[in-house]
Amino acid sequence: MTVDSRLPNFRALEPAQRLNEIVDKAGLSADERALLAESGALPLETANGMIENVIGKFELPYAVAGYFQINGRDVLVPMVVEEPSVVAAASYMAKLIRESGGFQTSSTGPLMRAQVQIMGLADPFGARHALLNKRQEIIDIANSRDKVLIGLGGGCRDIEVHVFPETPRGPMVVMHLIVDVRDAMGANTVNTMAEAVASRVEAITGGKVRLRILSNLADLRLARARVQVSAAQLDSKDYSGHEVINGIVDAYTFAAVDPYRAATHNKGIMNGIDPVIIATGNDWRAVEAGAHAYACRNGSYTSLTTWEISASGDLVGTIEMPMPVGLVGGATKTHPLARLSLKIMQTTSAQDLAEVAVAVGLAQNMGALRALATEGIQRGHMALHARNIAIAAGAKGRDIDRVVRTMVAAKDVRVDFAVKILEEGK
Ligand SMILES: CC(C)(COP(=O)([O-])OP(=O)([O-])OC[C@H]1O[C@@H](n2cnc3c(N)ncnc32)[C@H](O)[C@@H]1OP(=O)([O-])[O-])[C@@H](O)C(=O)NCCC(=O)NCCSC(=O)C[C@@](C)(O)CC(=O)[O-]
Ligand SMILES: NC(=O)C1=CN([C@@H]2O[C@H](COP(=O)(O)OP(=O)(O)OC[C@H]3O[C@@H](n4cnc5c(N)ncnc54)[C@H](OP(=O)(O)O)[C@@H]3O)[C@@H](O)[C@H]2O)C=CC1
Repeated sequence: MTVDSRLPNFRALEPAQRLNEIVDKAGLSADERALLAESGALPLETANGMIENVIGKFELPYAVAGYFQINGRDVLVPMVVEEPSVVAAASYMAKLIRESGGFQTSSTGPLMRAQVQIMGLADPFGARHALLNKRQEIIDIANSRDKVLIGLGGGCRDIEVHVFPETPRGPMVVMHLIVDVRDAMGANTVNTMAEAVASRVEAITGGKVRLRILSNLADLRLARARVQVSAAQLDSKDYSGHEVINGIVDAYTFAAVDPYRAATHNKGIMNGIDPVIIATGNDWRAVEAGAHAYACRNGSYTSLTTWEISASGDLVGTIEMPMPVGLVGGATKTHPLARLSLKIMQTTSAQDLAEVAVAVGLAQNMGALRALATEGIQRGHMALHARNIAIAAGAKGRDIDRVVRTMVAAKDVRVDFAVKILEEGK
């Protein structure tokens, strides 16, 4: 089914009307509509089976970002997030980007690393060679533990052996299992394999195996997105497209050279990515850990995106980062809304989901840099945040809009001011 991801006037609708539009566009059933319409999509019994000591459920807003076109395919993007202006900015940039050809994405295969730590070795380099000599045997032991994955075309592909000759605890050898986890995030899968090979690794090396756990620096499982936007597309009444492009590239350069700025820049990227990860029931801590570790892979923490000016004067943006996400495993099949999110996105593989996630991250970064390099973040962000502030100050019903209008007009979005406006209106 082909989807039209454009959502003109969507913001002016009531939530139920927006839902009807998504139901029509994504071809959802009446039952699926009901899951999104009512609270209680996650039954308490299911929640109780997911984590420990459950006493209830915690809800977050579920939104859909529009206008995304990825490799020529329109994609409606579910986003679960508490922060205002994130969904608006992603949609806005996707709208501009689609006029310039949309997002081009690609990804590596779904390869994860598991680490096996070996201590108590006098000859770490000799141990490395001993392990590499037994490479196929180790791979076979790992693969004997997951017939389902092997049947799906995945499995342990290779080993690497890293030597740390001097540590405060003596020499340390770390063997990596490189595992194709197909459509799973793969943590449990690779952990099982790492534990399975441990005793053989001890026998081969004569050392003592300690940790057997995946690495969240999933640098063999990368997703990438690229956009090219013309200056004409970025023209506005206050700023020329040329100025906007130069402002974005200066903003990127700041993040590229200064870790203090890079942390905020990358937070802006994760503003787009985390909501997609959460909406699909994936492990956002794993994605966050991988993102920030990858951002300092060359020794200094830096930007996950690049922004340049092409020979023809267009803005060219790219992102490349680890994206360990799955369509099976973890909570992806347990949480009913996670499955529904995949249906709305029409995502059929973990790689496809990974590519959508980084495309949203790139759009989000562009939205923040565009605002920061021109009018500043406060106008767009605070205007949308004003609703939160009005509600926090105690406004209800029609008072919310009145308080928001007054705060935005006064360019003063603060709880104490909101309280004052409320009291004056009584
Ligand atoms: C907020 C905007 C988009 C307003 O921008 P605007 O120029 O007022 O937008 P517009 O009214 O011209 O609308 C353009 C499009 O934006 C979308 N849009 C616009 N408003 C809405 C809305 N209410 N609800 C839903 N969608 C909205 C919508 O797609 C719309 O097109 P339409 O569909 O209407 O034809 C802009 O100011 C912006 O992009 N700002 C950046 C916001 C941002 O980055 N927020 C993240 C939070 S701040 C942060 O945490 C990260 C940061 C900034 O520190 C990262 C960093 O430092 O790098
Ligand atoms: N550091 C970290 O990030 C850690 C994260 N975690 C958690 O691990 C969970 C994710 O682990 P994960 O291994 O993905 O989950 P699961 O173990 O739940 O699921 C993976 C398993 O699903 C089966 N499977 C069925 N269909 C497929 C398919 N198409 N592709 C791949 N596998 C398939 C496979 O075999 P089979 O049926 O035989 O199981 C596979 O081993 C998350 O909840 C995460 O939070 C856990 C530990 C550490």
